Amino acid sequence: MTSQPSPRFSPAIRTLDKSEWPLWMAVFQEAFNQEFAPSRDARFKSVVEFDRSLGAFDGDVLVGTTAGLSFSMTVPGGPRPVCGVTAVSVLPSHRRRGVLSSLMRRQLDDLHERGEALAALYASEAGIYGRFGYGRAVDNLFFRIPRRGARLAAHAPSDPALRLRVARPAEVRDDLERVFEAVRPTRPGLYARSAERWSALLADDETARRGDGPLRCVVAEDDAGVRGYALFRVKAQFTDHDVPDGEVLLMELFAVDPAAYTTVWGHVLDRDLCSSVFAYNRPADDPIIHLLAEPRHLNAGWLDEMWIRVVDLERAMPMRAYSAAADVVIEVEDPVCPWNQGRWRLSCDREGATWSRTTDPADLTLPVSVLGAAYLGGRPLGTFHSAGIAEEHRRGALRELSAAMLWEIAPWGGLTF
Ligand SMILES: CC(=O)SCCNC(=O)CCNC(=O)[C@H](O)C(C)(C)COP(=O)(O)OP(=O)(O)OC[C@H]1O[C@@H](n2cnc3c(N)ncnc32)[C@H](O)[C@@H]1OP(=O)(O)O
Repeated sequence: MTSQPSPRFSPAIRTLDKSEWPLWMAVFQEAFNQEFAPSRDARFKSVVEFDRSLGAFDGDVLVGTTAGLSFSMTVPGGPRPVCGVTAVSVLPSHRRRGVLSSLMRRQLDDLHERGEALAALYASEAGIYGRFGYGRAVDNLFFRIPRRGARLAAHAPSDPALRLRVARPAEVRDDLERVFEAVRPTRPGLYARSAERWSALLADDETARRGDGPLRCVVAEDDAGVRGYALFRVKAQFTDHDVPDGEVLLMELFAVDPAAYTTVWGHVLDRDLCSSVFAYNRPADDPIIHLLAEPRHLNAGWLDEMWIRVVDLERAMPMRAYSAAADVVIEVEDPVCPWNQGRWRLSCDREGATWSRTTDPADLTLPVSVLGAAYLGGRPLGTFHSAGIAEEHRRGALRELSAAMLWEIAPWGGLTF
C-alpha cells in the first residue's frame, strides 16, 4: 500500500539562536540516523556560526536546518571568501514537502544580500543539489592498495636528508598546520582551517575512532623541519589462521615537495602487519598515480566531492584567474537566482577578466550549475555539451571558455565540512 504524499508547505524560516542548539541537534540526528555523542556534538558546535544558521519551522516546531561557514578557499588565482553550506537536515515527518527547497532559496537570497559570491558543499547524496544550481566541481578518488602492489616506481623521488618520525598528532600540530598552510594556496578547493577545525580533525576519542584504532601520525623531516605528514588509523586484524591482515586507513597526507610526499606515502604503504591501505579521499590527480611501479594496484574508485554554487556571477567571474584568453557571450539560465539570469560577456586573459551584461548574440547557453562545476578549474566543458546540458551557438566558443577556465592542478577540498 502506498501512502498519499503530504501537501507541500512553506515553513517559516529564521536564524537559530545558540539556546536552540539541542533542538537543532535533535533534528540533525534524526535526519542523519545518528546517535547523540557529547564529544561530536561539542566539536560541531565549536565550528558553527549561529548568525549564519537557518531553521525551518512548522508552527513552533523546528523541522529543518542548514548553516553557513565562512571559509577562505583557494580558487584559481588565490584564496577567496566562500560560504561552506552544511548541516542540511529535514525531519523525516516533513520530508518531500518542500522544506529543503525553502531553506536553499532563503540561504541563497541571504548570501546574495550579504554580497557573497560563492557557496560550496559536500552532498550526502549526489542527486540533491543540482536543482538548486550547484555544480559538481570536484571529483575525488579512493584507493584500496594491497601491500603486494604497493612497490614504488624506480623513478620515485627521494632525498637522503629526509627522516621519518612517528609522532603523536597533537604534539606535532604546529608542524602539520605549517605544511598544510604551505600547500593550501597551490590547490583550488583547499580551505583555511580554523583552530576548532584542526582540533576536530585531530580528535581521538571513541566517537572519532569509530572502532578503527587511535589516530596515528608520521612526519618526514630534515634538519630544517617537517616537510610532509600522514594522519591515519590502523585497523589491526588477523585472519582465522593468524596471518597479519591489518588495514591502514589514510585520512590525510600533505607534503611540500615530491621527495617528502613520496617518503610519507612509502611509510603508509609499507606498514608492518598490514596487508592493505584504504585512502578514502584523495585528489583526482594525486601524484601517487605516477609513483607506484604498478598503478593498477591502486584499485581506484571515483566519487563526487565538493559542489560549487555561483551565487553572484557578477562578483564571482572576475574574482578568479583564467588560464587562457577568451571572449565569449553566455546566456545563463538560473531560475533559482534570477539576478544571474541573462546574457553576459566574459573577456579574459591570463592578466584578468571582465564580466558584464550584453545584448550581443549568445555564443553559448549554460545553466549556472555548469559555471559552478567549472569554477575551480577541474571540469572541461565538452562533457556538458555531449550530455546535452550546454548549448553552443558559435563553433569553438565552448573550447575557448573551457581552456580559459581549466587549471593545471585538480581542485580538491580534502576535508568534509
Ligand atoms: C550539505 C549537506 O548538509 S548534505 C546533507 C543532506 N541531508 C541529509 O542527507 C539528511 C537526510 N535527508 C534529509 O534531511 C532530507 O531528506 C533532505 C534534506 C535530503 C531533503 O529534504 P526535503 O525537505 O525532503 O526536500 P524537498 O521536499 O525540498 O525536495 C526538493 C526536491 O529535491 C528532491 N530530493 C529530496 N531529497 C532527495 C534525495 N535524497 N535525492 C534526490 N532528490 C531528492 C525532491 O524529490 C524534490 O524534487 P522536485 O523539486 O523535483 O520535486
